[in-house]
Amino acid sequence: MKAVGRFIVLDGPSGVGKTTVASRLCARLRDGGWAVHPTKEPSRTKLGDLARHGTDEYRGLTLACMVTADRYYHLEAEVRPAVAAGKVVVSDRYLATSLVLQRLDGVSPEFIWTINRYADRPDLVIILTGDPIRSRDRAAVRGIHSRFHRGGVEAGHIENELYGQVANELTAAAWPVHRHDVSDQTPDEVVSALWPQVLPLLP
Ligand SMILES: Nc1ncnc2c1ncn2[C@@H]1O[C@H](COP(=O)(O)OP(=O)(O)O)[C@@H](O)[C@H]1O
Ligand SMILES: Cc1cn([C@H]2C[C@H](O)[C@@H](COP(=O)(O)OP(=O)(O)O)O2)c(=O)[nH]c1=O
Repeated sequence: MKAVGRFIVLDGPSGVGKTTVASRLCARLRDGGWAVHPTKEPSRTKLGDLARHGTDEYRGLTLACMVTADRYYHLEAEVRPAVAAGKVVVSDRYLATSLVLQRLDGVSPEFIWTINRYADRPDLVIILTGDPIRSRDRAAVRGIHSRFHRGGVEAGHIENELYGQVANELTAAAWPVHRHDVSDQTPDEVVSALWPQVLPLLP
């Protein structure tokens, strides 16, 4: 029988807890016996690093095209082969990030959708939202390297709101979206709250 895995993405504002929750979710999947492939966007490649660390130099349309080129490479080189090998791929950031950050950078949603037209639709898109003050504080403690995340709490509010809007936009485009407000939950509590969405999808 051909092995087919799953593609799950976690998205949301900086500091909301994506990386932490993704890592705990992967641990829970591994404990349950599933083969897991944790990954992230921008990808861990030269192109991905250029985008991640280049947000001061590259802006607007240029950055939109760079992160999308990285997304296609990530899909081709990493996500699709892992899914084909029966793994559960968990990506920290994906298209929702572009729909939020590139829009904040002045790029139209139409253009972002158009260039992402061939990006695979995941089996589940988890959008985490939370208190912007808390997220900003956590991101600051961890360390910020992106132009988008240097704005204060007001910018955090806008980013959080936009993720909510983008969750609706993706749902309208028939993407399977689950939005979760992390509130004051611990990372393990967040994973437990998400588990009922994840479990029925698993191979
Ligand atoms: N639910 C949580 N409660 C308390 N601290 C958290 C929680 N989630 C994440 N953190 C902490 O906040 C910081 C940012 O979390 P991280 O997972 O890197 O966020 P993101 O990937 O969304 O930017 C990290 O230091 C992490 O340990
Ligand atoms: C995936 C993605 C990243 N980026 C850029 C800007 C982000 O700040 C940066 C990656 O985010 P990063 O700062 O690594 O995220 P976090 O704060 O959650 O750890 O890459 C985009 O502009 N668009 C995208 O679609």
